[in-house]
Amino acid sequence: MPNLVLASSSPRRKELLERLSIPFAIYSPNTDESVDKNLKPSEIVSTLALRKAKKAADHFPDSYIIGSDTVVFHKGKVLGKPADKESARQMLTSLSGCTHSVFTGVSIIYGKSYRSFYEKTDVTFWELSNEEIEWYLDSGEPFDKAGSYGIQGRGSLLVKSIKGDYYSVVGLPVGRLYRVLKAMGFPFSNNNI
Ligand SMILES: Cc1cn([C@H]2C[C@H](O)[C@@H](COP(=O)(O)OP(=O)(O)OP(=O)(O)O)O2)c(=O)[nH]c1=O
Repeated sequence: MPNLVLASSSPRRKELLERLSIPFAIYSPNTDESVDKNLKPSEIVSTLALRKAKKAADHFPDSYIIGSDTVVFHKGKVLGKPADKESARQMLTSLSGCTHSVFTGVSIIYGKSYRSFYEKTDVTFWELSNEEIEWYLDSGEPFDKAGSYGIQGRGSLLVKSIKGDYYSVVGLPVGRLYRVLKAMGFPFSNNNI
């Protein structure tokens, strides 16, 4: 049995977890991501992170399991992954020239114990022209990402400033995750930090 399991099909989360320098298994949770519309963004990401981790926990009863979820929150609306090009266009247009918040929730399950936390990062976009939005849509990058952009890719050209954890925007706040795993008793060796 692997000691650590990432309950995610996101290539970004896999890449970020690799920074802990420990082996881990991947389990794609494929969970239903519908939630009560009255929940706050912090509650949404916490609920979905736990749902993803729980799904994997049935298969890996003796492992530390990590589930995570990311949404963008802007002008009272929760923006997930865009359904199509038009919805991506609308999201990018509304984010242009404004500051929004990215929420990432993380849940860790180990046996009967679990911990959850979330990070909020404020991201300010440059004013975007229609040409810039169309160029970005044509890059194909928006389509599997909350809020229709990826700060780690060409989306970096849209971003003026951020306040908070950059890695949380990409999908996994690894620094805090490492500390929570340690507090839960995860056996890091001397070869890790
Ligand atoms: C805002 C932003 C989001 N994202 C990504 C992180 C997440 O992968 C995705 C939000 O969707 P999620 O539903 O959180 O995750 P996912 O479907 O990609 O993977 P899984 O549920 O299997 O864990 O958006 C970026 O990569 N860069 C960004 O700048």
